[in-house]
Amino acid sequence: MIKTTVPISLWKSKIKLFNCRTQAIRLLNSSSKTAEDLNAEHNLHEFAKIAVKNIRNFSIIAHVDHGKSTLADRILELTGAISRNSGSQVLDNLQVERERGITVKAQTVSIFHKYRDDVYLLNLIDTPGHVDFSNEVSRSLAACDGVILLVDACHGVQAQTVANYHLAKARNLTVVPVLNKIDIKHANPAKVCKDLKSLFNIDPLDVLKVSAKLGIGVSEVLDRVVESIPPPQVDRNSPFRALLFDSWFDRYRGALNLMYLLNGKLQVGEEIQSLTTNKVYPVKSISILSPNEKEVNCVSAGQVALVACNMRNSKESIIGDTIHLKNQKCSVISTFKPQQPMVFAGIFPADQSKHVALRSAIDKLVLNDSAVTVKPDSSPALGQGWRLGFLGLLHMEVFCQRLQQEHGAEPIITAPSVTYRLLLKNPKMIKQLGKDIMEISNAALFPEPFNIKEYYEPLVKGTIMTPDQYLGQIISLCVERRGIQESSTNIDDDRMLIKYILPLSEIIVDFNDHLKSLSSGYASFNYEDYGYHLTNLVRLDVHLNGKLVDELSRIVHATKAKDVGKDIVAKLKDMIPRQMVQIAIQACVGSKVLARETIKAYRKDVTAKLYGGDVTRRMKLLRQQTEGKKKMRQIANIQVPHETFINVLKR
Ligand SMILES: Nc1nc2c(ncn2[C@@H]2O[C@H](COP(=O)(O)OP(=O)(O)OP(=O)(O)O)[C@@H](O)[C@H]2O)c(=O)[nH]1
Repeated sequence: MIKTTVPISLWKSKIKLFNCRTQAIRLLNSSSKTAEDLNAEHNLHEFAKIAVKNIRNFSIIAHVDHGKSTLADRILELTGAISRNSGSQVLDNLQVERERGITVKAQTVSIFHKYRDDVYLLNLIDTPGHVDFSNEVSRSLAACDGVILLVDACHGVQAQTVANYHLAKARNLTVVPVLNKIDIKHANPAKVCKDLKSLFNIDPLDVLKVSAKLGIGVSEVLDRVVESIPPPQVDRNSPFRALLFDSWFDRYRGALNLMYLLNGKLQVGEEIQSLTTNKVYPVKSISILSPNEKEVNCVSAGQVALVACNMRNSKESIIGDTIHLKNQKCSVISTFKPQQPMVFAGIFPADQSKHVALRSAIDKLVLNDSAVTVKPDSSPALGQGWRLGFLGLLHMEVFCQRLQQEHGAEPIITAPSVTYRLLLKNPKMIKQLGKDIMEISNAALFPEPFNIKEYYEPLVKGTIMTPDQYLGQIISLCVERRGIQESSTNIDDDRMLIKYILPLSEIIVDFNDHLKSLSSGYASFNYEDYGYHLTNLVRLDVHLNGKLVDELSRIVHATKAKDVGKDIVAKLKDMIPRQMVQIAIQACVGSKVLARETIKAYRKDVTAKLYGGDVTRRMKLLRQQTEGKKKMRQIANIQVPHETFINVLKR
């Protein structure tokens, strides 16, 4: 059975426990066993005794689609953790991952590999490639001593290859460089090796060449992992201390926590304590993932284990927390820095009666996706809901898709926005707020301009890698998005690496799509936070027959107000039905009108199709028309259907 966020039933786990114990009866005899035997028959009672020198903890990191999950599959097959016909992408087990063909969650698997008559425990973490999930990569690297840096031999080094390489180097991890897809005709390993040398100073002789699809060269990769990645630097003689680096929700067992043990050992029945919350929990079960859960009684420093201990939610199971034995205080494990959310969106139940169910669904999913932040929010049009922070638009889309697929929730999601900062000058407001900086992402709360001294918006440093021939169009795109070029470097004869400082609000929605389409998919983009910088913002309002509609306001850069205004009024013209009165739709900044559309008046004669005839039928149709009007919102003398707000707010 594959590790899954979908709860397993109790009877299944009992059968699994029985199977594990049966396997455990047989002792490991490494010299005569095949890889399959090693994984199937490894004595789980002896698991904690595996020597530290025989453990390797590593991740596979790469740009999107360079073949991480395919290589992980081949490694699992080669080591016998799965059979050869298990199907593809065993570790991409979420429905959203299979549908989109991308990894969104890092997955850990413990496997055994025989190398020179010795057996090694390899803890492998398959990570996502997309920039929106880089939190998963940095979280995973905290439990590793090395990485396989995988590069597609056709497309070469891409933006996320560079970003991930630097993440690994920043943690002092050993890098095993591997070129993938060498089976493809136009693969150019020599050129990619040259790029690796010029960008990262990697010796071409150290680069392994594989085809993950065909399984060529995979065993050499495992041998290299054992040879060059050091065993974990841990201490088994001191009291238990572990890093909690992943968790997910199981309906029967609550939060399941993936822990990397740095000190001592942990046994079922012991009591553990969170260094952050100080709460104490009994250890109910310990498993390893290979990739199915296999229960063990004890684990030791250097190993990765899944611990069930009656934690209930993300407030208890905190990613990055240090866990220790009850009442045995220890120091914090210096860990990864959680990433700050970049994109915010309102999430509201389609029907307020579903509020509690949606809250519980969000809680469970946040447990599995710690990068998402949640704050209560309310909107006059959509009622009570939450403002969620994501690392990017794809992250937001995947989260919403998972809410629907894994928890059956179908919320309304508002258009994504970023958080701006306003330096206030009104002493009354400053006193009320307790500080002179106001953070704002909801336009309805935007203060009048005379209260504001300065505006700040979040910027990012974007790295773009592109073949020379698309450079002109890419520069135009960046300029149109208010970008400022920082540098441009030749990587080789026909590829460039350019760096741009760009406003986050300009890239969150469709920048990557535009970049891909104008470069026929060859350019790649990665970005990192560049802090807040001075800007010029306005609140763009929408008026219907002169009356301000709060829910439709938004914060935009002063130079973009006119274009955005035109877009909103055109959308509203299509959405609001014609009525008895003429409707003027205006997009304004203060009292200045930037765009206007008019919907002409008419009375819809709902009785037109009745030629004379029965008066009661005529009355019935008119009554139905009146009922329909009640469902609309009255603004000035205009009836606006409720869905209009949702559709304009929605992406
Ligand atoms: N020809 C060929 N195709 C490969 C090879 N390895 C992977 N692929 C294909 O490349 C595509 C992407 O592979 P994945 O393993 O999903 O890539 P990934 O890096 O895990 O993708 P993300 O997790 O979304 O970043 C799939 O269609 C694979 O079949 C290879 O060695 N040769």
